[in-house]
Amino acid sequence: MEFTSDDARAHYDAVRAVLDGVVVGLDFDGTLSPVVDDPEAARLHPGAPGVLLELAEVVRAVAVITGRPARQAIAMGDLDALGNAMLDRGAELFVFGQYGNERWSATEQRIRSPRPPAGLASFERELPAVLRTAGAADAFVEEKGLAVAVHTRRMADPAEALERLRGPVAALAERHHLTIEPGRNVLEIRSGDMHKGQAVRAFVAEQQATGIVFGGDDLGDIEAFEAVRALRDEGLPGLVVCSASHEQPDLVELADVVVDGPGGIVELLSRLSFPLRA
Ligand SMILES: O=P(O)(O)OC[C@H]1O[C@H](O[C@H]2O[C@H](CO)[C@@H](O)[C@H](O)[C@H]2O)[C@H](O)[C@@H](O)[C@@H]1O
Repeated sequence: MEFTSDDARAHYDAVRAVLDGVVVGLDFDGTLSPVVDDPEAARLHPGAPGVLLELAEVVRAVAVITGRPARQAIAMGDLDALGNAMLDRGAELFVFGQYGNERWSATEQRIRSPRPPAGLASFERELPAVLRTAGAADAFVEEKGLAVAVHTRRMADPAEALERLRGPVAALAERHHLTIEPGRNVLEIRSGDMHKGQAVRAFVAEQQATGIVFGGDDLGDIEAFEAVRALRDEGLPGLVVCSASHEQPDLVELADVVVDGPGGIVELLSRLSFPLRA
């Protein structure tokens, strides 16, 4: 793990000094789960369950804050069982799905979700024709209930296909008053009403947290990074962690700590909690 500045190390120390009241927010894909070609094949890094259990002994609460539907993240990460085990160790596990639009906790065991945004059904109906016209009929379309993700990772040239699709998909999204969120070989189309920054702020407020750690890897995490930095300006100890990849280098300059993908996240979380557990 690498601190990006002397201030960054001070932020790490400030968070550790108040760890029992700290909340930890973690993105799923690319942060807790290594990126794979098939979105349905994603699973937690093998070290993640163990380190989250360790963390549960020393922090107030942990949230998986993801673009995935909550139901899917819970199933892929076996978060139901993990949440129960974390409760036994003293910390609540939350899942804020679809960029904070959905909410699940280990205590409540149910997902609260809004209705799909107006315009999404029409967008989905018109999308295949737009993909065909753009020569990308083989893009993988993931229907998420509150959003749609168009994936290019399994196409011949994923980066080129993403650029080719960006304009036409954005135009269709705009016609239906939806927002487009680019990510790692993906374009997500959803309502612009919510983002991970709002989810982070709500999490901190409801838990009356004494500090916040957030880890993410992609453009959809930027608002969460910004929220942690803004909260810090307001006096709350905070640490921004980038799960770095060659696919998305832009987040490094916004982070305090840069780690090497999900394996690095596991290592950082273990270090964060270790002397206190001991
Ligand atoms: O907020 P996140 O937890 O990072 O979720 C963002 C999107 O991640 C998923 O796509 C990404 O991961 C896939 C599996 O590793 C990968 O194949 C794809 O290229 C990535 O973009 C997921 O499919 C989306 O629904 C999430 O919103």
